[in-house]
Amino acid sequence: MEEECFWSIILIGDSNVGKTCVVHRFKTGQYNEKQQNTIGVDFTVRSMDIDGKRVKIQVWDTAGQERFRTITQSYYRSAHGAILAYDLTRKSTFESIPHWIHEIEKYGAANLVMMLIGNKSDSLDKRQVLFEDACTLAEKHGLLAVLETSAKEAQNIEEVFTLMAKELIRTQEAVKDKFAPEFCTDSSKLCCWF
Ligand SMILES: Nc1nc2c(ncn2[C@@H]2O[C@H](COP(=O)(O)OP(=O)(O)OP(=O)(O)O)[C@@H](O)[C@H]2O)c(=O)[nH]1
Repeated sequence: MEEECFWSIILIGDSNVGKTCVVHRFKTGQYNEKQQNTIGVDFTVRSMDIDGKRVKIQVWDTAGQERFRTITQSYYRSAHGAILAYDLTRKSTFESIPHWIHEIEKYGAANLVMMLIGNKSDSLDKRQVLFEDACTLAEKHGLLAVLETSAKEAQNIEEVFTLMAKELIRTQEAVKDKFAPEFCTDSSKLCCWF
């Protein structure tokens, strides 16, 4: 296995869309119908093997509640990727996505990779957001991808993080090609040498 690389991914979106459950499923493989809302930001770390490379993913699970906005904004700058989450059974959470994109554009790094997830795909009978509408929005804003997920039924959770990690590796290699060999010689966060 090649050298370990470290990426920070921030998870944002309205309260109760299921961000914590998605992260918990990713970390433990379990579904925990949790009761409490996130306060500020929670950290989770997991290693993944991507195409023969060892990748360490740190996920920052942020509070969706408005009152924590200033705390969560302070984490945007050092994230390499952002997963924007809505609840596909609650349209208002999808309508908030342009606001979350704006936040990332305002406070995040310029080359940050963004993707969209519509969580709770186990409840399609209550669907309020069409997948096509999510794709249109994602294309308009130049997001990497849209995936419908279910933390409850473990649908597409692994795929979300794998896709994000692959894109981060790809963009890093593009940067490396541009600036190698001097550019990637220290242990700065943006940089990891395979
Ligand atoms: N049906 C269904 N319910 C889910 C799923 N994921 C989460 N939930 C439920 O949605 C509710 C909110 O989940 P959380 O993970 O706490 O939501 P959050 O986005 O982290 O909320 P904040 O911490 O306030 O930002 C809980 O009652 C979960 O059980 C899912 O995939 N399917």
